[in-house]
Amino acid sequence: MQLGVIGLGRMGRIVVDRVLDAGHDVVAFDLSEEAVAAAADAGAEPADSVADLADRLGDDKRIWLMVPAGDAVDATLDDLDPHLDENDVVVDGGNSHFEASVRRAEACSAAYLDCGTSGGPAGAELGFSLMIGGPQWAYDEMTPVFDAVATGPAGHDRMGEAGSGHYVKMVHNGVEYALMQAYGEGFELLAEGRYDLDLEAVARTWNNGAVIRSWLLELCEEAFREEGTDLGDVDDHISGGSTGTWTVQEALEQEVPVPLIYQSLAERFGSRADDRFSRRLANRLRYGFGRHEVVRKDE
Ligand SMILES: NC(=O)C1=CN([C@@H]2O[C@H](COP(=O)(O)OP(=O)(O)OC[C@H]3O[C@@H](n4cnc5c(N)ncnc54)[C@H](O)[C@@H]3O)[C@@H](O)[C@H]2O)C=CC1
Ligand SMILES: O=C(CO)[C@H](O)[C@H](O)COP(=O)(O)O
Repeated sequence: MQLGVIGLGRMGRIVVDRVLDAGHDVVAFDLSEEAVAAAADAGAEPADSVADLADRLGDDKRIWLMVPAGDAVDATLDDLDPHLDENDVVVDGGNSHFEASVRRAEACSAAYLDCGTSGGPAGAELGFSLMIGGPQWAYDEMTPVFDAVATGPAGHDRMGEAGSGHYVKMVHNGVEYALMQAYGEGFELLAEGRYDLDLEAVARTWNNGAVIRSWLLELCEEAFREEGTDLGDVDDHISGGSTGTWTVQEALEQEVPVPLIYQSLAERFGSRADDRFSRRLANRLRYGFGRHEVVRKDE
């Protein structure tokens, strides 16, 4: 099969390499000329624009988008659409909002597959987990590519109609937030608690047979090994948050309680301000109702 890949960053480049390794052909485009040149060095055919990529693919185009979610997806589809027809297939492997994917699937001249991708840069060796929404025929047609990009045939499946792939990935990320929060709280108690513990040793022990072993816990072990058991100079600031926000918004709309996911999202937002107005007000209110001493900034 011949696959066009647009977006050759951390994730798109893995798609290129795994598809080439599986014996398929790749035509590659990115706004970054360096990224295109690097993909060409790896064996892909370079394209210098979206239109050039489409021309090089000929009939029955198979295209994988791995650009940042949002405007970049719409801009790429605007450029692609004049070159597409109903026999073509476009996969969006990024973290797009599921409603945007439904809208794009309706507008796109090709069959459109929304593909939630999990595994991060480690997927280069292991392969990804792929959650795919859209027409069955297009999923079947793309199966050789999904087999190559995923861990194998068991690493991908069609979740359902348009939007369902990105919907499942959105919830996956909400679960990811809550798991990270739970590991964080447990290790914080161990770090602050009554024993002088080597947290790398704790994580390693847990990773060998414990009920709570997981890849995220292996990454905890790696973090303690590389940064030190006190995490060295790693700041208490957590970036990101869009997929977790979408998960909570959807849960509110569906009236499904997700307190752990919400709490972990709130912790992220809280981590970005070290001078919280709510805490300052609570500090002052304790004086109001109980004449408890106000802690002042210069104390
Ligand atoms: N990094 C990760 O662990 C994961 C990322 N994702 C999602 O995958 C998508 C890509 O993420 P990364 O590869 O990490 O991002 P990245 O920032 O490493 O790469 C994005 C690439 O897209 C290119 N690009 C941007 N706009 C473009 C356009 N209009 N046309 C062509 N190329 C364009 C950039 O030059 C860059 O090379 C995002 O939606 C992200 O949320 C999903 C799962 C895991
Ligand atoms: O999808 C992912 C992992 O599964 C990406 O790493 C994503 O960026 C994580 O979300 P956030 O940026 O909100 O932490």
